[in-house]
Amino acid sequence: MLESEELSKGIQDCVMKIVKKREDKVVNGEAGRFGNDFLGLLVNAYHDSDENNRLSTEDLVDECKTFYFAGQDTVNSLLAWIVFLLAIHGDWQEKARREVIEIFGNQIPNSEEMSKLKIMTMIIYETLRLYGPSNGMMRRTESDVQLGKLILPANLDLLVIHAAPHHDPQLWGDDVHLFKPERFAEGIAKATNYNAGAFCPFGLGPRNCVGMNFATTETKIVLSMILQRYTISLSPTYVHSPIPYITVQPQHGIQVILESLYNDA
Ligand code: HEM
Repeated sequence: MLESEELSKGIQDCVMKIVKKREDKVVNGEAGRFGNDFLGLLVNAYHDSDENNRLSTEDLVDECKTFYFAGQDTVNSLLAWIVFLLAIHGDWQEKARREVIEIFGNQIPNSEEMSKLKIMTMIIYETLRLYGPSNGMMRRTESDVQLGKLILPANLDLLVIHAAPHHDPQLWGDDVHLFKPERFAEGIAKATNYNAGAFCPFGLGPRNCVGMNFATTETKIVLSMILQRYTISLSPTYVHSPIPYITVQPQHGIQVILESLYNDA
């Protein structure tokens, strides 16, 4: 067996073990249904009584792989770059912490008040612009199309790199490479001068990211909880080297120093 086949089988076994745990709960009478979270819905479809609607094992595993990858690596990467940027921009770290404490105090963030996090939203957008986790969008031309001066033939595979619009000084100004969350103070539309293509970290069109709201909410919760507890500064061992490795990753990791805001912790 090829190594790639072995790896693929390993991943399939790992996913099916998790699925089996869900199934066992129903078989053993510990739960009445497979659950109404995303995995539960997939397992339900896997057991659909109508054969035509039933999800195959391959599709079940593929869906789990997609959501694990799409949901895990992207948010990890975004959080890592935000922590890095706040570590070197202490003023924004302080502003974000003040906002979090004002809204949530020391309580666990709740969804009702999440929309009040204006400063944090600006920081998230600016990090997505500078170090958005996704490298680009894949597209295929269905027919011949003209793109600016280029004529693209039909059936051409394209990778539209996000860094092109996100780092374009014509769209963002000469300070395009600087971390300036204030660009987004009045929202995305104003920041981009109503040009939807200028900022598209979650893609564009009918197949854009389905996890966008989930990802931003998750990021806000985690970041709020870090800021409620620690100050962040950059370790002298850090070496800056972002590389596109499926997501945009820090090649040597991001080493930061966390100091508790409370003496007793
Ligand atoms: C910061 C976090 C994330 C970023 C930057 C991101 C970015 C993207 C991008 C650029 C696309 C392609 C869109 C297009 O081609 O127009 C995409 C698709 C997708 N994302 Fe995300 N994503 C993130 C988080 C998530 C999360 C948390 C989930 C799931 C829980 C998720 C699930 C998906 C799925 C399933 C697709 C494919 C949608 C389709 O083809 O219809 N993503 N994402």
